[in-house]
Amino acid sequence: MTDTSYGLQELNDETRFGGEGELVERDIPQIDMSDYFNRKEEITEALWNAATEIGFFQLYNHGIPQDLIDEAFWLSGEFFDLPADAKAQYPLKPGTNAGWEYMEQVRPSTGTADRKESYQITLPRMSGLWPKGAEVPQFKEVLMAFERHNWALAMKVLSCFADRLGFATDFFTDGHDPDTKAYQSTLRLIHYLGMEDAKPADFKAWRAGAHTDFDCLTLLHQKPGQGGLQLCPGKDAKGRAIAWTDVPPLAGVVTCNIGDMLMRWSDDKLQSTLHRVRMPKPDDYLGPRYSMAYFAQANMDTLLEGPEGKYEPMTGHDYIQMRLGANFARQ
Ligand SMILES: O=C(O)CCC(=O)C(=O)O
Ligand SMILES: [Fe+2]
Repeated sequence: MTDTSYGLQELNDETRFGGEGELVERDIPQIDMSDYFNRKEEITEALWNAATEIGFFQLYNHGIPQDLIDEAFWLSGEFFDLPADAKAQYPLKPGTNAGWEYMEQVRPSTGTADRKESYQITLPRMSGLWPKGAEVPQFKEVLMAFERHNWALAMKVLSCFADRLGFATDFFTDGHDPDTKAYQSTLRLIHYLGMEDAKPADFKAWRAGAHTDFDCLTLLHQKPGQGGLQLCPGKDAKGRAIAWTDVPPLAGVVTCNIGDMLMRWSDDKLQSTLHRVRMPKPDDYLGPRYSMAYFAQANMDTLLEGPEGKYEPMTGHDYIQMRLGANFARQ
């Protein structure tokens, strides 16, 4: 997968980051979101520093009820436990970010499929894709509520960036309006395959190969004890020595990172950061790994135009289609 016809620097970079690299410890800022409206200036300062430097941060007191997170994880497990032919009733339609796929995402960095399956929810595109109530009771209701909580938290974070970029406070909220058919933010449930019976060669693969996200902002829910996520900030990634840092799957935090869409939209002020999910080592927990990621991606008809006009304006639709084309095998 070294097709460079997409013409984007970020894609060309991805093809170079398949190796193991070095490990280094770095501080991943932890940011308190409590009392948001009164503390917004202080929160904005902390978010801005994190997003312009390492591009990753962990939010606590974030307002998404822990019970809802637990329930969403439980339903995700129930769904992935269904037999393959049941899940195959809800196939990912290429280019839509909606439905189920099994080992179809090929990363330009590795050229091989991630060892995972995923089920993606992009609300306007879910016709025929929700599992039947008898298969996973309450799935649709709970995950729709969870999706909306993630949207609300993402909009709080993006509003802080809007303030600093000189946009109106609701600028990004308007650009991610969830009540229109043009909404294309995605909740992705992910199941990385257990490695208990894997062959030695399988351990050489990646659970998720090195990549940057396409979106504006990713909110990632991890399970304590199910680590493996590693990041590599851009300023290191441009050089030869690539040093990676473990992102701990702490209880009670939502791990966030900036994606390429917001990097472009902010005239490169906010940093989209390379990350990956490594395989467990032989002494690590070898069981399956579950995570849930909400990708805030500007609506299809939103024009991405930076405050200083560094890049040609482009719609959210054109941007996402360009990036999806490079990542899914069946495209
Ligand atoms: O599962 C994780 O911890 C990270 C997933 C991820 O980076 C992605 O799906 O873009
Ligand atoms: Fe990612």
